[in-house]
Amino acid sequence: MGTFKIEGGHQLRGRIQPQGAKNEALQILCAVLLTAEEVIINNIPDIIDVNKLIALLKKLGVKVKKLDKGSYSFQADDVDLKYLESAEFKEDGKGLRGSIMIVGPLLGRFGKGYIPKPGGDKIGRRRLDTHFEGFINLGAKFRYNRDDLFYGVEAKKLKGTYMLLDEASVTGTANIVMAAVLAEGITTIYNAACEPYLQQLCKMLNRMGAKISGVGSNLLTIEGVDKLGGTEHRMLPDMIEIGSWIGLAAMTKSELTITNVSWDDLGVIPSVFRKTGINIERQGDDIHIPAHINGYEVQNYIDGSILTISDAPWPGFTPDLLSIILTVLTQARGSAVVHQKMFESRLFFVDKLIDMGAKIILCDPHRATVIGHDFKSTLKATTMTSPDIRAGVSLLIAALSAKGTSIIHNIEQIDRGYENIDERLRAIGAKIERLDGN
Ligand SMILES: CC(=O)N[C@H]1[C@@H](OP(=O)(O)OP(=O)(O)OC[C@H]2O[C@@H](n3ccc(=O)[nH]c3=O)[C@H](O)[C@@H]2O)O[C@H](CO)[C@@H](O)[C@@H]1O
Ligand SMILES: C=C(OP(=O)(O)O)C(=O)O
Repeated sequence: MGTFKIEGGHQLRGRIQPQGAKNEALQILCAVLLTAEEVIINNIPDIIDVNKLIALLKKLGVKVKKLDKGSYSFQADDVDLKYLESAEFKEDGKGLRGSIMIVGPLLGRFGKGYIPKPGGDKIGRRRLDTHFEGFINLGAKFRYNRDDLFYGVEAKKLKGTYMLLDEASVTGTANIVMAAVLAEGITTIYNAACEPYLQQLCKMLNRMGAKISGVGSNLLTIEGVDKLGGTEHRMLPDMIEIGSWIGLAAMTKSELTITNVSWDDLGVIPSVFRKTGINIERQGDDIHIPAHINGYEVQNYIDGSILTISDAPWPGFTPDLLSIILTVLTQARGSAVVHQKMFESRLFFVDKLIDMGAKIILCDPHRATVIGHDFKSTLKATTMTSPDIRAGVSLLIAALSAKGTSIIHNIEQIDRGYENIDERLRAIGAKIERLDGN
């Protein structure tokens, strides 16, 4: 288990460039399985989850060449489907959530796709029904082995159809889209997820020769084609990292510039952070956060009632930033309710913030009321363990704002989604150390 030692209470200053988007990368990497031609991908973050997926693709026979930092060439012209039946695959496939998205492209191109129950954050139930119902709609036969939690779909040729998803699942929509691009006829997906990750995937697939319309909406129409060709793709900056750095700037009263953020792809993220009182300035394609020397004040609704910040499928506010928002609110002037609607175990980390002195009432597993300190009382340093990726970064931000030295264990949870976080934070003045042996 890796550990960070953090000396908090220092102001940071400078410029920070967000990495390529983790959740986009996981979709885009799976899409290389859809063609025998070369696909070049740029701005790939160097993080545990992405590296695990690249290793899995290699074992599937995909030729992978590193061209430069963050740039790779992939060629899936000799895919080894036998690997899918190996004991090794049952282990590798479990290692991350994103591995689920190899199923759609394999099913579409080779007529079969298998996956062990994938990993990812333990943040409550994470069902896969939407994925498999989608494949079944396209004509696939489904089987599930309850003993070893192994899923499989097979079909000689998928057939396009109309489907209404039971929920706008992000990875589910990506999976179904990647299967449908090579199906016979037209597939219409209603209640599709439409996060920028998916928009990027659809744009890439169209460049490869797919015919997808409705990109960016919740109604996708896909006209199947016989085959796809090669392309080049660049990942957007990671919007969850951008939100994390906004929270970091506010909590440490630091002046930070987050560079090249692709503003137009951030949706409601800047305005939701503004509701907590944070001053976010647009400078070209950068976000500038001035030092909040006098703190920040939560906005109420027009009628004076208390602010609630909740998640929703895009274009709503992403659930992946609610832990950061909640942490930011612990030092705001005023109170707010955080309502995590999607995941039922993602707010339990507030116990650690409470240990640090934050005023939070966990009303139920989905809702927390936060009463901000307005920096009249700083958080106290402590020792903690990172339960999941976003809670981990939230605790890291809390530790950087707290007086004294904090220890965070299980930092693999952070490393799976944030590239070289300690070095990048040190570059803007943070006192953070990765303890020896990790
Ligand atoms: C690898 C990856 O891309 N992971 C992201 C992806 O996970 P993932 O694709 O696994 O998440 P889903 O979109 O399938 O759904 C996440 C959870 O939200 C619930 N749900 C979903 C849709 C809906 O309309 N209502 C609803 O309640 C689901 O039941 C599930 O429990 O999307 C999640 C939701 O943005 C993010 O937290 C994850 O970081
Ligand atoms: C929940 C997340 O990741 P994963 O789906 O990979 O567990 C996340 O990125 O916040």
